[in-house]
Amino acid sequence: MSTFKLALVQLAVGAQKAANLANARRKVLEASEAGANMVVLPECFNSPYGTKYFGQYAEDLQDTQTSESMHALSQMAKDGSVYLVGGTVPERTSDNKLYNTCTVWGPQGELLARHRKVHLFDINFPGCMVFQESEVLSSGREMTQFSTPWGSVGLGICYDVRFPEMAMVAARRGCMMMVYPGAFNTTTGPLHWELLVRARAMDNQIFVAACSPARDLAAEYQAWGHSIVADPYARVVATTDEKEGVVYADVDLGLVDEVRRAIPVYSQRRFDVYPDVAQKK
Ligand SMILES: NC(=O)CCC(=O)C(=O)O
Repeated sequence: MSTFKLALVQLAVGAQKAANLANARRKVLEASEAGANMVVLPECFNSPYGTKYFGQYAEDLQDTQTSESMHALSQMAKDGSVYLVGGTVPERTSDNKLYNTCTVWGPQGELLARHRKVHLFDINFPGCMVFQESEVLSSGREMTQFSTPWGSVGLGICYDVRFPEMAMVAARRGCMMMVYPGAFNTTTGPLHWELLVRARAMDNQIFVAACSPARDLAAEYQAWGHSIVADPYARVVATTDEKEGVVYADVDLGLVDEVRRAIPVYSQRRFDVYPDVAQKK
């Protein structure tokens, strides 16, 4: 069994956490009703995106019962009977560090994986886009993948997509797809969002999915939207504009083998000429 229906929920996110969680639940259940087996939420799906919000909305994610967002995600996955890549939420740890963290849930509501954003979004386009996640966030130190009945899936968060090594190592550890909850902006989105998703798909001959929040014209940070799925040929198989909605794609992970047979770069690597970065732990 290699085929499943993927849904990317391009969520309209506002300032009220409870309203964001309720909206996410509605959309996850809508996707489940439409036949989705795996559903993805965007980066910062329960809060506005911005350094001043991370501390304000942060939760201790160690306990599913006491964390409002973890509890809600577990219930959505269970009630929809889907694999749920639960976007990201700001996490506060017992040593008072903040992380931008994605949790993944199985169809019985069980926690499958937790990924802390590894590469922090610090950019400087004077006059257009200046953002310093590292002012308040700590960076994750681990690669993350999880198993599904269809194959292994690797996780990254937004800016992580800019680092080819991460997707390459995940692919070489057996991941057939990378999923990135993200929130690019209206400066870098048109430049690089689709290009990066297709590049990671092409480099590694895997599926790549990136899920954004919808654009909120009243927000300080304007998300690019355009949630997208690329296949192992690097073709865009599903995408949208900037508005709220659900993007569906029928994913056949069998295509990974087909592409690797057609264009056999996997067996043509020259580790006698350059080192195999995937061997580094
Ligand atoms: N939330 C993010 O990591 C944004 C990344 C981004 O916009 C980029 O250009 O990279």
